[in-house]
Amino acid sequence: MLMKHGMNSRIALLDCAKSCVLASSPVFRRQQFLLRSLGGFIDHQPHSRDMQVLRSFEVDSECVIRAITPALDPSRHKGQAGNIAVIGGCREYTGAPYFAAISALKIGADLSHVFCTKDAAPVIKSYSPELIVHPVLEESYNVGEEHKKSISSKVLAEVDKWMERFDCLVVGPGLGRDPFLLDCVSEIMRHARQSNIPIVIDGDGLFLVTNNLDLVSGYALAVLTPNVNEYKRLVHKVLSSEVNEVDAPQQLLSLAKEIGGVTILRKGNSDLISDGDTVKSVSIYGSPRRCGGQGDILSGSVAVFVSWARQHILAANSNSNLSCKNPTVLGCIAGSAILRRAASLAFSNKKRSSVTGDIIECLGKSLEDICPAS
Ligand SMILES: NC(=O)C1=CN([C@@H]2O[C@H](COP(=O)(O)OP(=O)(O)OC[C@H]3O[C@@H](n4cnc5c(N)ncnc54)[C@H](OP(=O)(O)O)[C@@H]3O)[C@@H](O)[C@H]2O)[C@@H](O)CC1
Ligand SMILES: Nc1ncnc2c1ncn2[C@@H]1O[C@H](COP(=O)(O)OP(=O)(O)OP(=O)(O)O)[C@@H](O)[C@H]1O
Ligand SMILES: [Mg+2]
Repeated sequence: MLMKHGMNSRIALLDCAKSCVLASSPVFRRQQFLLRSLGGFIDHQPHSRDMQVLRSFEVDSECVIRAITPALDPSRHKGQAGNIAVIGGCREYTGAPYFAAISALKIGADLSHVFCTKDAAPVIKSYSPELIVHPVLEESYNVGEEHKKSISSKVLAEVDKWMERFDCLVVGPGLGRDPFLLDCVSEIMRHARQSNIPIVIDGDGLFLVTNNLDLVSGYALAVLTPNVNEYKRLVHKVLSSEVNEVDAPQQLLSLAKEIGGVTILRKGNSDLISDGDTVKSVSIYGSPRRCGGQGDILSGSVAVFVSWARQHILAANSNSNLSCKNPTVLGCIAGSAILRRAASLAFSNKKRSSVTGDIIECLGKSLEDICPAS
């Protein structure tokens, strides 16, 4: 299946493949033809042996979702089903934090906050009145050198006021890469960690963490959700090697272990999940559309399911019937499966025109089919 690449790089890949075909032997030409007719670029296509290996890690995601999703109990009050905060949204990107935050609500969280830059806030607010939007982050262009320290403390104080109420942070969707802003976000992450709040790290949050591994190293409540590029950067940095498709589960396991037992959800044709102890795979059918924003839905969904999984494991007091007891792994399994089911539903309705908003609209049905509300 196609990865999300720019059109130019796709054309370049095709040109390269064409010239190989012209220059190659008849046997090679026939192999190229067969691979093409199976539909995909060869360098990213998992081989059937690899697919078989992945299948052996496949998990019963429906069973996990049923176990951790809380009942709709009238005695519960607002906030108990989840209070999520997304740290992201800057001048360039307003869609990504919105997708993550609204997905958290559509899965079933009670409250969803966004902490973003002042420029991004009115835009994100205008997308939805459901979100609580805090225009607190600052980028370098807006801050004189002499004010950096005081502004940084102010940003941190604004987020700290709310911190203890959050069940999970999502750091990175549409965050951008401004150095001053990323320094402030590093401090926010350190405080979240001191308060034992789970952190899902995606997008530019992964850019930050890959260059500052101490932010997450050894923190069992950290979840990294890299796409193909972000994974490559992590593997280069941490394992000093190339991505290994032949033994992908083993490499993911080593990577998670090397970062001290964080949970990593490696996104792709199959989503692979590891906490350094175990590897799970979610391969249920999703969508052949690779429109931008699906990873953002995933990060918001995983945040809610991690919160629910923590509540479940705590309440079950080690009597959970699930073999895996790590809430971050359980949250990744559930988030991945619900997103993929929603993407599949959206695609069956809208085909080529299905976009991220259509998938978000299907999150409710995707969960309802497994856990009916009544
Ligand atoms: N509707 C929206 O608002 C959406 C917004 N989105 C948001 O976009 C952000 C990037 O996420 P993505 O998925 O495009 O990153 P990815 O595939 O690693 O990079 C592709 C190439 O671009 C480059 N590059 C990236 N960021 C860069 C930067 N700030 N400055 C300079 N270069 C940058 C990168 O270069 P490299 O890292 O290799 O140097 C690579 O070659 C992230 O915040 C995400 O949440 C998405 O969620 C989609 C929907
Ligand atoms: N090749 C693929 N085939 C099928 N599903 C895929 C494929 N690649 C990704 N997915 C699905 O899409 C979800 C999002 O992954 P993707 O790689 O698009 O993230 P991303 O690049 O971070 O997205 P975003 O555009 O939000 O930043 C994954 O959880 C996975 O289920
Ligand atoms: Mg992404």
